[in-house]
Amino acid sequence: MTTLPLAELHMHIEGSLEPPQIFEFAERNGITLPYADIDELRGLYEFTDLQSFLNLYYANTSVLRTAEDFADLARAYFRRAAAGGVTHAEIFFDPQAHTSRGVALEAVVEGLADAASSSEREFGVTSGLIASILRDQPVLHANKLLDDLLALDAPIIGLGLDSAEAGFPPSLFVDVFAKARAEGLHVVAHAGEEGPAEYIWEALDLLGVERIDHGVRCLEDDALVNRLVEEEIPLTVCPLSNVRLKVYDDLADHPIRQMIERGLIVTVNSDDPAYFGGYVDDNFAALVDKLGLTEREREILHDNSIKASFTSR
Ligand SMILES: Nc1ncnc2[nH]cnc12
Ligand SMILES: [Zn+2]
Repeated sequence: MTTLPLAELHMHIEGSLEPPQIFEFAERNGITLPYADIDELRGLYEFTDLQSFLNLYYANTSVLRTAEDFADLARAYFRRAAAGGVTHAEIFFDPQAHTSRGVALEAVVEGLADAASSSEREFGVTSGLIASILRDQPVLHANKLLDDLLALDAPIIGLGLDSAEAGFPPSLFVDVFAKARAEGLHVVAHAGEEGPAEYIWEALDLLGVERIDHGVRCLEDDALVNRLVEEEIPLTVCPLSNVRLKVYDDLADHPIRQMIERGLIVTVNSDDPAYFGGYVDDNFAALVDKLGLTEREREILHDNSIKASFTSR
């Protein structure tokens, strides 16, 4: 087993909210959940597609109210990630999922920034925060979110784009991404998860992204694969997520080996570990088990993760 440094570059902190924590946070915030117990909640973790997952993911964020909640959530993730071999994590958060419920942006940022600022000392994990725009919400909200984050001087390293993909192309968000780049932020976008390869082209050409989150559907377009290889654009792939959201029927069908062989800079990530069957180490273990991932391939994936991280650029 390798002990090489490992960066996790595609993880939504709200997706690390485990069922027991949902009950714990609900209790301390005086919230009555629509589930009798943890088992009933766990019974809902069967998804047919991205939207069916997002419905539960957003519903469960209702238990996150205070800066302390966000700090505790992020600390629990850093602790678990470190135990799984992660040495650096660039984590997404979805501000609009909270501000739309009346939670102050300041509370979200303060809590996450607090945990991130001590993650290295506490857990040996360096970290950065990436605020993600919900692409299925109005474009004006995205512009306001970036302005609010800048006004707060939020300690973020980048801007991302997530939520329901099909029907919400990157081209909608040209202006907000241009502003983020002008402000010196790194920029990334989910593209080619459920949406077509065309959205990956748009994310590159119109948003100027430095990494593509997921991107597995690039394999439908040879010219796009060549471009990603030539320009060394990393793809943050999430194998267990892809199976749980039915992008592939089975992990044995996942094209990650083919992606490595074609020269793509692929990394392995957990996406929403509390929902999809585990953390980044669980993703590696499943790849070994189901695809026979070799030690050499594992080394390549670890190396790629460090190369693709923003701290090494
Ligand atoms: N896999 C995913 N795709 C798009 N948006 C998300 N938000 C949380 N997880 C996501
Ligand atoms: Zn994601």
